[in-house]
Order: sequence, then structure tokens, then C-alpha cells
Amino acid sequence: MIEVDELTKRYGRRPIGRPVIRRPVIGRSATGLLAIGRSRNARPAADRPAGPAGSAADRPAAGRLAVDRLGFTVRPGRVTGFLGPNGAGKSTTLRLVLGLDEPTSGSATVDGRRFRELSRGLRHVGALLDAHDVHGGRTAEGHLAALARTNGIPRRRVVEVLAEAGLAEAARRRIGDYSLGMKQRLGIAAALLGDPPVLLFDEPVNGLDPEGVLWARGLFRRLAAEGRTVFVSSHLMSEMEHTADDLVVIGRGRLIAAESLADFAARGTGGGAGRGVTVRTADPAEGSGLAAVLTRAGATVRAPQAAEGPLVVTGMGADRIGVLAFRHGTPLAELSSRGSSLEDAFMELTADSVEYRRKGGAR
Ligand SMILES: Nc1ncnc2c1ncn2[C@@H]1O[C@H](COP(=O)(O)OP(=O)(O)OP(=O)(O)O)[C@@H](O)[C@H]1O
Repeated sequence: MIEVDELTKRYGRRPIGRPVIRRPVIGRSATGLLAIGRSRNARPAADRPAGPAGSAADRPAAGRLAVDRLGFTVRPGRVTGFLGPNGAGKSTTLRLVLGLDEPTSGSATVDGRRFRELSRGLRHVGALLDAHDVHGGRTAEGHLAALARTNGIPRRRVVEVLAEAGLAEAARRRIGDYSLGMKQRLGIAAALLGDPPVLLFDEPVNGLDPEGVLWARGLFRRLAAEGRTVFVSSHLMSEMEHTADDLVVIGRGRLIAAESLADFAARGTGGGAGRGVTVRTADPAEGSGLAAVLTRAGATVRAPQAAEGPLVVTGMGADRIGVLAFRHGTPLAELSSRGSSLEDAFMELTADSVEYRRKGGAR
């Protein structure tokens, strides 16, 4: 179980125009998990070379409240999706949970203890934060073997997780030659290495092909079915709706929702029937009869624009429409929900938190 309580992170000021210094944190902790993460803290000002006098590099950027009194619980035996628009604070929260950054206030614990207090490292928590945080000159096998060695994990696990991730044949190739999707698979393999009860994945399906996405979804479901805590971040609701049992949704560092997927979907416009259902009858002439039946049952029916066009029904779900059509003896050629209520709920609830969007454009 992961518990986050009043967690707050305010980043310090850093000069404009300088990149974030991302220092490897390998060896900073005996846990070994830190070997697959990096600190994103900028170097302290005194530590940095000065920029040209009066340049943008000398002007301080305002400190950034990336995580703002965040509180939620991630339960075992379930896949929990961690959602929010770009820059919402998801990666920062995951780094705080993993002890890779210090919170300004509040706490994050894994099974009741701060991550740094956990002695079993990768055998307690597995994480994929950034698939690129690997040594390009190593082979996948060498990388995993090194992690296994420093965490007291049997060598046979390296072979097992490489097979699980579909990388058995590429195990002896340089990671530098891997595609993004292969690096994601390797990152997931590394998270599984210690057979941990708690797993965190930051945007794990980025770069995966459709087969890879299906594999990852199946894997997360299986890990949860085994009783593990599975926390998966994404900025896309469509990724989560096939995988997650629960959702934690944040925007601008603040909690927007922490509830089951079903409860979250019910918040969408019309509770699932908001965008309507497309209904096409096999015989266009039967459409008006069905429209009358549906209207009597309480639905709103928009008539087809052309004789052979579909009806658009709102205020009633596809399942109920199917039952009424069946009872009325009307064969259907098409019955489909128009868009997802989850997507609606996500867009509506995070609308005020979206920071980066095209001016004058649709979200
Ligand atoms: N080391 C840092 N120093 C200063 N600001 C930072 C640092 N790391 C992140 N931020 C800022 O904190 C905010 C939250 O960033 P974070 O990467 O946690 O968001 P995110 O939800 O993971 O976004 P995305 O989906 O785009 O990856 C952003 O405004 C980001 O610019």
C-alpha cells in the first residue's frame, strides 16, 4: 500500500535558460532502487558557473509548487491509474514516494514506512521512472545482472524477466541500440526483477507498439490479481480505462479525484450517455418506430439527417436501447456509444488545470 499525506513539493528558484541538472543517483542508497532513478534537482546556485552578466540566465524563475498538499491511498490487489495533464506533478509525486526528492512538507510511505527506511529495496518496490536512465553501453542482461547483484536477487530472475518482457533475444545487445519501446520493456523488466509487492510505473506504455501496449495492460492486471500494489501514471485517460480499477487524478499538483474508475466515469456528462448512442436500423423505415419506442421510454432521439442515416440517442445507455429494440422486434445494424464518458469526465475535471494548450485551439 502507498499512502501519501499532505505531500507538498515546492521547487527552488532556478535561472532561466539553464537546463535542469539531472544527476545520476547510482550508489546514493543501499536500496539499489535508486540505481534506476535520477535526481532532477538543479544544482545549488553557488555550485553553478555564473551566466553572462545581465543575461536571462541571471534572472531567477519563480519557485514552482509542483505538488500541493496531496493526499491519497493506493491499495494492493488493484491497478491504480495516476492521471493528470502535462506538468500536473505526477513524476514529482512518484520521485517523492521513491525518496529521489525531498518533500517540502508532508509524507509518502510504502507499506507504512518511508522508502528510504525499507531495507529490501528492489525486492519491496519496483519502479520504472525514465526508460532512458540506463547505461547505453551495457547489454540488457548486464544491466539487470548488476541490479540483481546489488539487491541480493538470484541471477535466474534476470532470465525470467527478460523473457517476460519479450527481450530474451535482444538480451546481449547494447541498450544504446534499443528503440524507445525496447527501453520501456527493459525498464518494466527491471521493476519486476525483485518480484516486489509494490510497483510504480511512470508513463510505461510510451513508445510501445500495439502488441506491447496489450502486453503491458495484461501484465499490470496480472500483477494486481496476484495481490500487488500497482500504480501507473499516464496523461491519457484512454490508456487507463482498459487497465485501472481505481484512479488518482491530479491537476496543478492538487488532488482532483481519488476513487474507483466506475465512480469517476459517473461524473462524466450524462453519466455515460452524454455524447449519445448511434443507432442504425437494418431497415431505415423501422427507425421511426424505434425512435417512438425510445422516446416513450424517456430517451431523447435526434432524427436522421438522411433517410438511411442513424438515430442519435441521448439520455439512455446502449445496453437499454439494445433491450428495447429487441423487445420491439427491430433488427439493428449498428449500436455504438459515441465517445467515452471517462474521457468526458477527465476533460471536464482537469479543464482548469491544463497549462499547456494551443492558443484558441480545442483541448
Ligand atoms: N527539478 C525541477 N525543478 C523545477 N521545477 C520542476 C522540476 N521538476 C519538475 N518541475 C516542475 O514541476 C511541475 C510538475 O512536473 P512533473 O514532471 O512532476 O509533471 P508530470 O505530471 O509528470 O508531467 P508530464 O505528464 O508532462 O510528464 C512542472 O511544472 C515542472 O516544470
